[in-house]
Amino acid sequence: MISNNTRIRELTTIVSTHTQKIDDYLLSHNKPTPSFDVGCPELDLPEDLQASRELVIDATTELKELLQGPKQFLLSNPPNYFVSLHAIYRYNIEQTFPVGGEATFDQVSKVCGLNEPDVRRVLRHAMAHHIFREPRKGIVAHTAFSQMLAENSKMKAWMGALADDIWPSAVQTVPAMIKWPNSQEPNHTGFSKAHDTQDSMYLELGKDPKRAARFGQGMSAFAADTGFAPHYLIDYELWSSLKEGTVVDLGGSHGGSMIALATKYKSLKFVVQDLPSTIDSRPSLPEDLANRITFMSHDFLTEQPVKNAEVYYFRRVFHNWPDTYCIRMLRNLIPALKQHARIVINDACLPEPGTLPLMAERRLRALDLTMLTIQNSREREAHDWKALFEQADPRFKFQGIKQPMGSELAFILASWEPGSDMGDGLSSASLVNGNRAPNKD
Ligand SMILES: C[S@@+](CC[C@H](N)C(=O)[O-])C[C@H]1O[C@@H](n2cnc3c(N)ncnc32)[C@H](O)[C@@H]1O
Repeated sequence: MISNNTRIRELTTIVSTHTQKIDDYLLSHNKPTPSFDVGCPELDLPEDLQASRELVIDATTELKELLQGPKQFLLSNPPNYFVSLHAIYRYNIEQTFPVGGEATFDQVSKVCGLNEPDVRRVLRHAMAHHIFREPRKGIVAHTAFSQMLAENSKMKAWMGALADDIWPSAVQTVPAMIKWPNSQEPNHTGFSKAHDTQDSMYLELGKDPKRAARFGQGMSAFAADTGFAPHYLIDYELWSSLKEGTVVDLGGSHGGSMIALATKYKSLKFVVQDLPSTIDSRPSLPEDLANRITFMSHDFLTEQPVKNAEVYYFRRVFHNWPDTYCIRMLRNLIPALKQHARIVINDACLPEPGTLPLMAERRLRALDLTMLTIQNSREREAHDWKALFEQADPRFKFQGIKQPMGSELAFILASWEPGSDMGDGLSSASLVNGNRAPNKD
């Protein structure tokens, strides 16, 4: 007999149970229910309901794909999803009429300079994904999604970096694999092929200050996102154990992480290092922070100039680089390191395959491929992180990995212990893993 408890029923139960929890919370707290309407805020849920939200998103995705079946699923992945977003970005279509207002396709065309038929087809494609809407035939209005592009400059910058810098590179990833088989060079990539350069992505971006600034601004859009929220960094216990001293943030972009730390840890000093083009395009700081945060152009593939800091911190940097370069970055620290100096790598730590909820697994696997596309680099598992320190120098003592609940990034810690053996952080220290998201059911 066929069981009544089929997977699709299980999934609908998950959807119904957890949607109800979210709905009850919103109703009882007088918060708006999610909608595509202009003005609808981002869903702001407490942590347990964030877990419910992930469960619903995972279950609805799996349900949809089960009901599609293999043929429809494989045929339903359009290769041109990004064309409409790219056109909206390039022609600033979201700025052609005010949020809350309306315009005809022709009016949009006249303001943005793209011909009317193309405006119409681009926007109708976007509308099918809730970006803009057509309240009456021929009339365009904003939705909450297009409003985000119109009003959030960081999101707009990220769309630009994705559309101009990363998307064409993704298309060239496999041709790059074929051209440079097994290469560990960051300039043998889909990016370098797509953009016809001999340089790696960050060097190439650095040649154009506006492009570098856009990438930096786009990166900072992630800072506010839940899995990258600054509180994970601020709450990392290492900081409160430091009474004074300096924290150096390598590849720190415009200093978002150090600004977050400096606001809470007032006895510490901070140095943000990055390539000149990024440092030069940083926004200015309020005086109280400017006294304690210094910006410095420094290439982390060369020797570290700031000596005797307490902590050398790398956030979302190592995943950009192949192993040989990561080892070089660690070795470049050595002349600056005092005894017990800490090295903190704040990056994803890949869990065992198939152990994460669906969307979290997809996000990480997509990020891993993006790293391949842009820098020939990769996301790493716990043993890969330990091996990097071992290969760099036996005087790095690996202290373990901490994965805060809900965070996309883990804290990978080592200290500098000249004269001591390699640590065994993987077995003895806390590898608190698997906490980033709820289980599948
Ligand atoms: C993925 S972003 C991460 C930025 C920042 N740490 C964060 O978490 O938002 C990588 C950063 O590394 C910087 N970078 C790339 N190559 C570098 C180099 N050779 N020396 C210093 N910084 C570099 C880039 O400019 C960029 O700001």
